[in-house]
Amino acid sequence: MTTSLNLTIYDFTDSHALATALAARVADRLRAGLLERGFAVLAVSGGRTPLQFFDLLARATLDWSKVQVTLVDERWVDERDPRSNARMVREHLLQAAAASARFAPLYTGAATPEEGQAEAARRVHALPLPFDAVMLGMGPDGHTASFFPGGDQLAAALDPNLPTGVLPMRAPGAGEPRITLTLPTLLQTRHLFLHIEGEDKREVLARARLGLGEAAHYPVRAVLERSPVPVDVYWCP
Ligand SMILES: O=C1O[C@H](COP(=O)(O)O)[C@@H](O)[C@H](O)[C@H]1O
Repeated sequence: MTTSLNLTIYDFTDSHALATALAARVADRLRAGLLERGFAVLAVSGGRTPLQFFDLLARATLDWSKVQVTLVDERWVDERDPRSNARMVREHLLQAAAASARFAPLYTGAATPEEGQAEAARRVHALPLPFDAVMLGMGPDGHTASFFPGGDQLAAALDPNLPTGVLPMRAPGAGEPRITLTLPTLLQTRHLFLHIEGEDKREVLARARLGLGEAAHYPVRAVLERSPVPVDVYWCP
């Protein structure tokens, strides 16, 4: 375990050990929320990394009918598309015990994220924040959620002075158009986790922490700098 200012890194030997520990930790956070408020709210990332974590968390014993789940970001594609983050959540997290959780997807079926933005924002604003836990991932380019380097709305998405909500995002490295919770929105959380796997991502994170060269502008660094709660990083090779 490595600790610095607002960041603790938990190292695991493999992805199964990581997913097991992370699922237990997040289930505990949800149980604590249920005990305290009678409900719990969880925001998760997409991509491929969380798959095993989702499969294990879905089996956790807790009152999932009182848990609301949303995504930190979404690729603007239909849920039948294999790249849909919502599809991954439905197929891997909203299963087993977690099948009774309520899900607020960000994709609305509108033609563009700009057209879907108001409805996606309405869904997010209907959640009883703060989140009990926000789960972030990170790409090898230092993006997290859909805060992409060179993103057309990156500055606005990271702006602490703008109202909370969601923003469309288009970027050279993003593939399809995106929609993302803004940074002030996802920082309304009691616990913040960053789940990364692979030596390359550890190196990216290390450079972002030090703020060396172009890594000073990696979007993930903005999260590390501004998070009001410690960031718990779960990593394995
Ligand atoms: O496109 C995305 O990528 C990131 C990282 O995905 P990973 O599979 O490399 O961990 C993910 O966190 C984000 O939610 C997703 O939209």
